[in-house]
Amino acid sequence: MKSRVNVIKWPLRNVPARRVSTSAMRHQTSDGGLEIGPKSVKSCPVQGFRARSTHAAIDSSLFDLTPSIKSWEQVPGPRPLPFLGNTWRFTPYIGGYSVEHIDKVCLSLRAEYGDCVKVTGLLGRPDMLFVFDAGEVERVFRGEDAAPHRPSMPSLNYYKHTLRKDFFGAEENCAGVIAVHGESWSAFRTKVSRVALSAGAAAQYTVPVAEVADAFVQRVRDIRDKNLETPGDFLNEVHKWSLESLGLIALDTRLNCFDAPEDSESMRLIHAVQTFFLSVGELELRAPWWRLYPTKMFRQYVAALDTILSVTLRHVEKALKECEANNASKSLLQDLVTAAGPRVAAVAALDLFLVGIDTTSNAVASILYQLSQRPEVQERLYEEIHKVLQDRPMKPGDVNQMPYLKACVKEVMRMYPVVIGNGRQLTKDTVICGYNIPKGTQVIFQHYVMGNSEDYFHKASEFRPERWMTRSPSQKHHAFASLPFGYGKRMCLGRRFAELEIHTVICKMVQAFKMEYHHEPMDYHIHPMYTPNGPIRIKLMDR
Ligand code: HEM
Repeated sequence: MKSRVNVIKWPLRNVPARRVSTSAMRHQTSDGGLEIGPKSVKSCPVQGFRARSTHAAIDSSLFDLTPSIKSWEQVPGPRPLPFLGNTWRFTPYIGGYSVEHIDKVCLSLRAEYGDCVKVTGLLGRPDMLFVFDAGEVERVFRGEDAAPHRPSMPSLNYYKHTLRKDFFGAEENCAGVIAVHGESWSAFRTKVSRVALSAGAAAQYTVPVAEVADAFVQRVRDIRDKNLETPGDFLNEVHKWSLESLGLIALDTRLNCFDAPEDSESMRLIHAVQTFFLSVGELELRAPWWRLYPTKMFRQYVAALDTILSVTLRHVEKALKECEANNASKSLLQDLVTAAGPRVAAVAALDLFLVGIDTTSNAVASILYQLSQRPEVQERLYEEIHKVLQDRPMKPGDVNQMPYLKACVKEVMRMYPVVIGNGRQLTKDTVICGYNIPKGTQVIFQHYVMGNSEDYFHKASEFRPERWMTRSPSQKHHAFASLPFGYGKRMCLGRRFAELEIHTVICKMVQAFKMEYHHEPMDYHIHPMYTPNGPIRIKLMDR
């Protein structure tokens, strides 16, 4: 099995025009369904409509509610200019919108236009629809078809399907899940989900993940400055922790990120992952010049992906040999090799690497930053952790005895979700918020805005972990207003691993230190995760 790393072609690509289609829409009630009888709920061929009827033969033309379905043209939103569309709004100084502050753009879009806002005329991108209504999010998610399409990473799409198609396309349905859609995504996801989402897949890593968290605690203890504060590049240290943890899970190996020799394979991988993250944000969020010619950044990006892929392949070969020698698998990677074959295992490991590192590290950095400003929350956490662990090492199931720890993590993810919205590219015309939204539109379910809205969370601007622990139905919030890991068939494949890593490292940090923050409050920005903007300088006092 060899990766082909040197054949790079640079076709000039045209930006495809989005097809705008409409279809006749007929019946709807205020909640998006048609109720013409008691009890049984039948799905209607047009997504977003339900016929509640025991009389299937009722002539629906009797209920012609056409006026209640508004057209795409009627969806409110900022007006595009001739030729410039809405792209000009992202021009620095004059435009008013900024990619780094899409969070604020979304807040103001909702304030100005309501729960459903379209932004059209974006150079190189399909039209977008922002949805801020949790009921609609639920309805659309629940009605998703078998292979939902998530608009993601066009540059990775190009890497997998054009530059390295010899590798990713060599076997049917073996391109992975990231930047892959339709039947190919569905077949691959089914093979990997069976293993990655099985009960116990994450739990088997409790002990080694805790060892990595211990190493991280020791590392931050060692690199504190004379004021006991974390250094300016603390986030980079958190990235290393995340990479070390994921190396364990996805590659079945300790990479020794905290002290790998400069000429080691681990260090090559660390540099490649860093290059990937530095470039992916720029390539995805800025004007896509790489589509026209191979910019320096794009070439570095491709080289980084090639390195990650070749290292991944080496580890898969090792796992394959171990499986053959022992006749049994003892890790996620070996399970994947056994269940789905070495190529699927390699591509899956690559995908986990591409999306599983900076999501988790930015979430942890954000949680630590938030906790460092709340000593009373830390004390309650410390007591809960101490009650469960009594100074013994962690074992599977411990975190289930720590509801406050879980609630704190959920609360930070509600207020500051690292991925601020869940995207879908509609695979068919769909009614959303009473408008007919055409196939091909990119819909963003904006859970950052909903999570911070009084409409969905009482005292939304306050940090209240207890809200996640209540059993009282009257205090429960809408389940679709905060979905930091997405939802449904395409929801985060690594959620269980991410939660294990996050809970473990936060647990260890709270056990080890009292944390304080003595600098100016930081704003959050998109980089490309939603993360505090500035050096995270936390004072860590040994307990
Ligand atoms: C705090 C950490 C994380 C957050 C907030 C997060 C969030 C997300 C979100 C929002 C999605 C899209 C879901 C959707 O479209 O419905 C996603 C997809 C995905 N995530 Fe995560 N993620 C995290 C960590 C991880 C980790 C650690 C891994 C790997 C071990 C991982 C692997 C994946 C994969 C493979 C997908 C694509 C699934 C597919 O398209 O079928 N994620 N994640």
